[in-house]
Amino acid sequence: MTSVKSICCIGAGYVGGPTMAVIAKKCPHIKVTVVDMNEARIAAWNDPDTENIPVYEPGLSDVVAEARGRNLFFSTEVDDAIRDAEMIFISVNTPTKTYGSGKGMGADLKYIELCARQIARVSTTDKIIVEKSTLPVRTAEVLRDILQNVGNGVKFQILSNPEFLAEGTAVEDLFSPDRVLIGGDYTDEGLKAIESLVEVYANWIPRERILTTNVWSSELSKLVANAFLAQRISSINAISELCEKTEADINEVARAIGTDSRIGSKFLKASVGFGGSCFQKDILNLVYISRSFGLKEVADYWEQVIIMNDHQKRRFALNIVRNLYNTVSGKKIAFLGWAFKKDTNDTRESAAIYVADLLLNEQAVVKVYDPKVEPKQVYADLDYLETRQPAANANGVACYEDPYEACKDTHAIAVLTEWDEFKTYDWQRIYDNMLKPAKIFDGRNILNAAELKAIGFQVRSIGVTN
Ligand SMILES: NC(=O)c1ccc[n+]([C@@H]2O[C@H](COP(=O)([O-])OP(=O)(O)OC[C@H]3O[C@@H](n4cnc5c(N)ncnc54)[C@H](O)[C@@H]3O)[C@@H](O)[C@H]2O)c1
Ligand SMILES: O=c1ccn([C@@H]2O[C@H](COP(=O)(O)OP(=O)(O)O[C@H]3O[C@H](CO)[C@@H](O)[C@H](O)[C@H]3O)[C@@H](O)[C@H]2O)c(=O)[nH]1
Repeated sequence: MTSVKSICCIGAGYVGGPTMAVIAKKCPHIKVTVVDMNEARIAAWNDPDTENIPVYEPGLSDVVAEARGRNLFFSTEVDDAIRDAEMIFISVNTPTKTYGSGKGMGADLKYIELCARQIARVSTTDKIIVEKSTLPVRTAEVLRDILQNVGNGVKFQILSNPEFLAEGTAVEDLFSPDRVLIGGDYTDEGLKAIESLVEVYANWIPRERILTTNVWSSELSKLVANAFLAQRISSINAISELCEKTEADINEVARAIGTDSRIGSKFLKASVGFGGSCFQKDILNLVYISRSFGLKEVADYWEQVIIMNDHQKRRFALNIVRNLYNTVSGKKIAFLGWAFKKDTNDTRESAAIYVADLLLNEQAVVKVYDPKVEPKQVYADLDYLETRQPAANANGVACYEDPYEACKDTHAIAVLTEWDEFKTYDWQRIYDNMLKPAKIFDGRNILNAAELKAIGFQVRSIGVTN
């Protein structure tokens, strides 16, 4: 078997970009071409100043600077890149369907299908196709059906290689993953394809951390991993509400249970609710698949994780309204953070969007500061909900480059993202410039409540009785 020398990745997004940049860095002998139909995105990946690449991830611009132009290329010439590659990763978006059957639940596979048809149409040599996108279990069957029936007689092997990186730590996660998962057919050809991909990763990842399975286990494991992670957050958030009634402290409870090695301490941070492009979408997908097989109890069990998360976001927003004497009409509320977690500029499904939406319904004025999110993204996120006219969102929300300006003259501050810099602010200065009583709703439990109270703030944390 010959080693792979040229890789193409379709989709230059949050996964395709960083993943391929790291493969290119770690495998200088492999030519890696990342293609996308979005010209602006490709232009940004090719920006001479790597600080301007379209995905903000700590350490990523250095990786791109090292490999780009050497063996890493970004291009809109999708056909050429497909034709030249021996191995093609499909890393396009697989959002929740917004129309037709499965609306609001199932995965929309139209971008995946388009990729398969394009690959089948232009390929003139045998290729290994790697599912990098998160897909419903048995999608490889769909790909195979299209590739075998539309193609020019060339042979395709299909692998599933889901990505487990988390945003904000993408580079770290790609350099040193807990595991890499590769699923393929247990035929001679399938096993050869699996080994080709194992060989790519083995350039920097110990072989014992590269797991191989059948293709269906691999596809399903990705959905299950996200469901388990999100389930922990919904579980701790459910208990946070009980803590608020009982004088138990959720931080103490999390520490107490997390020291049990069978439970473990990670992903037990109570919050305003999880966001991000993956958890909700992938659980809905799992629920939809289970339901489509008639597994009602299984579907209902996992759906509860989403129901609890929606409740947590709403509960946080309503708590602000209640504490501001049941009316926030015309009141200014500062949002510290808009991204769905720290160290990323990604806002997809961020809790901030839903909290803002509810407060805008109550006619509050929302003043947003986020160190990495552009104002136009904030408005786009709210407009996407179609709750009100864009002009009303523009009227109700103001974005600031300076956190002190965002907090000035407000009735309350809500912490929506756990950016480290929020902990380092001059909180006395912020207090002095606010309306009194000055209130803080810490949706991430990152601020020192005792210090803030000593300054004079009224502080509401998640899962703590006030
Ligand atoms: N974001 C994450 O942290 C993360 C982590 C693990 C897995 N995933 C999964 O990876 C996949 C990609 O996620 P993402 O966050 O990178 O999405 P994204 O929206 O950031 O990027 C997808 C890109 O694919 C491009 N694209 C779509 N169809 C195309 C086509 N036919 N030809 C060329 N380009 C095309 C789009 O223009 C877009 O730039 C999804 O299935 C997601 O569930 C995401
Ligand atoms: O204890 C916790 C941990 C996380 N969160 C929130 O949960 C969301 C998701 O966080 P995280 O999982 O760290 O980021 P993602 O980038 O969404 O990564 C998840 O989704 C990816 C896409 O599928 C997977 O690849 C990753 O393994 C999986 O962690 C964010 O809003 C976090 O603030 C909490 O509220 N409490």
